[in-house]
Amino acid sequence: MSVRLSTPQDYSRLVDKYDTWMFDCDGVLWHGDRIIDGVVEVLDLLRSKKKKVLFVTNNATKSRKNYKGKFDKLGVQAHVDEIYGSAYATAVYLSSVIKLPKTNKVYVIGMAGLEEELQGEGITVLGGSDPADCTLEPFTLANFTLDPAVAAVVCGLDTQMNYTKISKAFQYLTRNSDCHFIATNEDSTYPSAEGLLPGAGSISAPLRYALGRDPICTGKPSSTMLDCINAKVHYNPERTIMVGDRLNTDILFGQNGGLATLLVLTGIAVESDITGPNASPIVPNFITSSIADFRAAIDPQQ
Ligand SMILES: O=C(O)[C@H](O)[C@H](O)COP(=O)(O)O
Ligand SMILES: [Mg+2]
Repeated sequence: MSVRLSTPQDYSRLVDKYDTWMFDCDGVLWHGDRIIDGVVEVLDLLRSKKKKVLFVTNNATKSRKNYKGKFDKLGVQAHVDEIYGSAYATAVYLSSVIKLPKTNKVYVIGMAGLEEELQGEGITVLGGSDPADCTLEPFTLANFTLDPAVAAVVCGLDTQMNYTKISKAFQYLTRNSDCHFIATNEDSTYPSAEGLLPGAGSISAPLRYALGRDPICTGKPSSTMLDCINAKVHYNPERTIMVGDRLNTDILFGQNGGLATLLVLTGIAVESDITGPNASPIVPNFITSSIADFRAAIDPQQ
């Protein structure tokens, strides 16, 4: 049963109870490039109380460095080592988990931030933002030469998705049975500043359907993201809380990691997901409307 936070004591007690706060980004901190009201004050409150703050996003369109730029632009204090994205988790998975030989290459459906993280791990990338692949020209196999060095296809949110990319990815995954199929994340939708848009999960869906095969997912709720954090940050899971807006990624990720979970209703999840006949079986420990509600825990005397 979830606890719905409501009184100033509820919020101040939660702040006191947890030392490490992991924040999802899209739908929790911001919608697109529009920050959610109250986020800066609440993050400042947590930092003033010496809390460890981490940012854990499934959005693979940006690298950690790109995100640092976004935080700076939005006036949110963040250090690049506090930022963990599914692009980074995917790069670490390829280099350190499956130990892809550096002579191999990866075909990418995704954007420059994902390419940057892969290249940061010494991985050679094809596709992605390459203008030759970002085209609406008809695709024919007669004009396609398969690169035998490609040993993985990675699929993330890609606003320049097209038939050429899906066809090349399909060729790599069908003509080489050992080719890894990896999705950075499977979020079905993305909460932009103006409303919902298809998310990364909707970008990989056509490929799954054509292949009749599901990818390995490296983003939340997969443990790969937490493995990346564990490799760099010391924290006590019993005094750590994951704050998210999506039940089947953020809250499930927290539960899988033995963390407390707080659902906010500023992004994807809506009331009917948590109450009523069609409520999700994924039940967060705590629920509140917005991160801004924690302003109630700011001591006016301070
Ligand atoms: O890929 C997507 O659909 C979006 O990036 C999605 O919003 C995930 O971002 P997060 O909520 O994990 O920051
Ligand atoms: Mg989110």
